[in-house]
Amino acid sequence: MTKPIHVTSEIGKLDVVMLKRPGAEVENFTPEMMPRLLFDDIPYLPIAQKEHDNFADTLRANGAEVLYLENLVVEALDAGGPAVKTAFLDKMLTESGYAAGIIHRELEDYLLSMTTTEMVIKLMAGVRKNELDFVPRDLVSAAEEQDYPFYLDPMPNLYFTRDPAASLGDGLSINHMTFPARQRESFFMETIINYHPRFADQGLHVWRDRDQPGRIEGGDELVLSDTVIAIGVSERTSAGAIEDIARRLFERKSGFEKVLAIRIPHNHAMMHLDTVFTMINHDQFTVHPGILGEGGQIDTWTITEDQTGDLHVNHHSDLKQVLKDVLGLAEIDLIPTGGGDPLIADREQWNDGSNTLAIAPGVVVTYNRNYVSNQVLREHGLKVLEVLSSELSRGRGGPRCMSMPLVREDL
Ligand SMILES: NC(=[NH2+])NCCC[C@H](N)C(=O)O
Repeated sequence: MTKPIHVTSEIGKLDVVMLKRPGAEVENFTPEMMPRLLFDDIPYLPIAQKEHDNFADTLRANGAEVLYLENLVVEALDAGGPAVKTAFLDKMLTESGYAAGIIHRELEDYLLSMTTTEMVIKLMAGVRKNELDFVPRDLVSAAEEQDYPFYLDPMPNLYFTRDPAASLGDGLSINHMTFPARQRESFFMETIINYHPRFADQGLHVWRDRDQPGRIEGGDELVLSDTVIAIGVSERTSAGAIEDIARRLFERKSGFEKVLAIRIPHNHAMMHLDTVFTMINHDQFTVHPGILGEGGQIDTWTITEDQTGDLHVNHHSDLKQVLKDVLGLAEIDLIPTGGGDPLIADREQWNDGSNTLAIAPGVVVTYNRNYVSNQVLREHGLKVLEVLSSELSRGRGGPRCMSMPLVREDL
């Protein structure tokens, strides 16, 4: 029986995927808050939703079952019962800065007066101060945040379901995320795994949970094969966390025997490995030429376990060669974003031209706006399914970022 989470590749036919339809959270903020919320603009919600529905329809039309994060959280809380719901809210408020006190109590009363669906949608969208009719007289409100409009910040990045957790084999990592704007997001996934009837008590492994100190995000975690995982050393994922998860995967006999760490530039445009590099077929990859030095050089390290159980780390710098070695292939095709033209590559990478979602070997979903890269992919023999992208791209994430595969067919 296939487990409810089962992912042994980046490219096996996509059977079940989790998405989050953008809601009020993607426009419930001011331009001033954008950098902190990791957005570059404020999307126009009705169009963002239309585009997202187009994305979901494309996945369904190609045989994937689409589950929505917001529904799964509600179903998990309802299955858990009132005590679970209260404990969930308590922890969410604590992680939002209200461990105790009058605001904690006021928010708790306000949110518990709602149905579970309303509460979950509200937590995601954010709670403004003017929603509650009481005057906060605590020190933080009086001394530091008198002009700040929110008690609970919105979570606009939730539609990038790729990042808070990553499916790896018959389990997942539930991630300790880098920036405060996203840290609460992975608590939703933890709740689903613990209480949703589809996932709880199904023998799924949490290889690494969100309470671990090192930072890691799913955009950096790529399942290259049933034995090899690639992880970006990036703005969002620390080398220490990579060693930690490698150790856990090896010790717990996950099936993964090798981790390939790939160091990429640490900046907002390339926040995760999957913004510059994705696997799209047995032997084909997209790569942003901007991350490669002369002759395709980039720092990579293979991590394996030696006989004594210690980690063994080996440095390499030829990406093509190291991929051939870890996958046992004679040749591979690295397809440059924007066809290699540096200006087009930078422009299309900015709008996630390298962030390609494979839904079967050689079949990819991409943003329609990256027409040069899409054409190049077609010339390399891929089947390219384009989706609408004017508003969704404002959050700096593409089809891979917006999807968390839960089940893929084995190759
Ligand atoms: N897997 C990805 N590349 N996700 C993109 C996430 C974008 C989001 N605005 C962030 O900065 O976190």
